[in-house]
Amino acid sequence: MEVTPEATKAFQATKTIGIIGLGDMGYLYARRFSEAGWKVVACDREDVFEQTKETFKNDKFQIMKNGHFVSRISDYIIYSVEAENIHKIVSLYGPSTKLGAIVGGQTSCKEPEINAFESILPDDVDIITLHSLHGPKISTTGQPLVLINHRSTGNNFQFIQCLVSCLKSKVVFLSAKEHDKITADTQAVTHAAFLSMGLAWRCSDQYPWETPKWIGGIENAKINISLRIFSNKWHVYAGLAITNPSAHDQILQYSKSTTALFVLILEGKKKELRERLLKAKEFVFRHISDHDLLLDDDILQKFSLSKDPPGGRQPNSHLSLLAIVDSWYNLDIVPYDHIICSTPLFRIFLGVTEYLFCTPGLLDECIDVAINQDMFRHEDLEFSIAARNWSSIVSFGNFELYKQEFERNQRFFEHMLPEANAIGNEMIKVILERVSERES
Ligand SMILES: NC(=O)C1=CN([C@@H]2O[C@H](COP(=O)(O)OP(=O)(O)OC[C@H]3O[C@@H](n4cnc5c(N)ncnc54)[C@H](OP(=O)(O)O)[C@@H]3O)[C@@H](O)[C@H]2O)C=CC1
Ligand SMILES: O=C(O)C(=O)Cc1ccc(O)cc1
Repeated sequence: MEVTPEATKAFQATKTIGIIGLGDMGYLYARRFSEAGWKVVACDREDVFEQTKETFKNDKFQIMKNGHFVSRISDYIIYSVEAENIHKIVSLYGPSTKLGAIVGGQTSCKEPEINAFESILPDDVDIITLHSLHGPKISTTGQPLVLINHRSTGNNFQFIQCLVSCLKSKVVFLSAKEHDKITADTQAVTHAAFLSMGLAWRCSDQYPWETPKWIGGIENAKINISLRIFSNKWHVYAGLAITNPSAHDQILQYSKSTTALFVLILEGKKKELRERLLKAKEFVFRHISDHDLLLDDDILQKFSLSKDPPGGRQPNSHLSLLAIVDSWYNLDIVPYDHIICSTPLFRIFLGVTEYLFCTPGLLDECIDVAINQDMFRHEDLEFSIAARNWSSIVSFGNFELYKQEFERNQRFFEHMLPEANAIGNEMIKVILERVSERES
């Protein structure tokens, strides 16, 4: 049951791939599979059928009117739709699934997706689902792709492995449960941190690239990633966090750690703060020496949105980075254990945090700034409130409030999003090159 060019060719001769939802990720898959020689049929919402045909008229896949037409002729059907609507959309088209076909989905949390498949589809339908752990604008090569062989028969799992081989991703085999736990530990809490930075900047009415406080490589990484998230669609982040119960606990802990550390800062309890952080550092970074740090401030210095020439690193209390290490410690998570199953943003967040904690003298400088200077108190207060705010929205499962808050922030940063994305892409490219160098 190997993945060979011969096996792939044999499957290509008989199998049709169906994609429901031609948004960013659905289109990525439809394009790549059809370019690799697979027969692909796809649809978006029926009410935009004519427009969809026009948009993709130069692509090699065929546009169908709706998910029924896709489902009835496809041997593998991928639902690439908003997580919030997965049950509704599977209910709609599931009964048209071809006898003996396989279904899967691209949603970022697998429990609700698999529940929908199991409760709606007949037993003759296999369930093999997947999740590309990166956004649509990143090269699929070498990025993790999770495959979940939930229930399958015959050579169906070999078929799906042959199909995805054209993406050249690093395939990681997990159960749905393992997937949801790991992505809560990695993605959900990473997003919570960058979303909180964005919200805190908006609430203190500042554009960080205009303020001399946020200068240097670490600050560039924070700003570029935060804006990158706000340039994406709200439902991607809302779905990922709200539909995953483990993510609620992680995001709540992040908020608790943020508040607890900020209170120690306000109370001037330097010794207590330092001891708490060193304990967490020992737990998270015990295997890291300062020789093999993933990132350093100098490398990230040039990726600035500021009009001024790049400047050296400025001291900062880095509450957002202190809090993530404190959270990992409290949740008993060693983030390096998840690296084979991590997204680019998570690796950057980990790289920047590792730099702060493992560069000699830097953590002490940061503690010193936090306790002895009040220049970041206002921002740190806003950051604590923002982290609590996202945590509450996620725990209440309130998609509408999430959307409102996210889009309000999106509007605040709107004028800078294209430039931030361009610079962010360059920055991510450099960082990912360093990651693969280190791995090899
Ligand atoms: N973007 C990312 O970085 C990643 C996203 N994911 C996940 O993948 C899934 C897709 O995400 P993404 O492509 O970014 O989101 P998009 O919003 O770009 O794509 C979803 C598409 O599905 C369409 N759709 C909605 N209802 C139907 C329907 N009944 N029939 C056919 N099409 C329908 C939507 O139309 P309309 O917009 O009109 O509702 C939209 O075009 C999500 O679950 C997301 O969480 C996973 C990995 C990365
Ligand atoms: O890298 C990230 O965390 C992203 O923001 C892109 C992303 C979003 C949702 C996913 O399910 C997977 C990747």
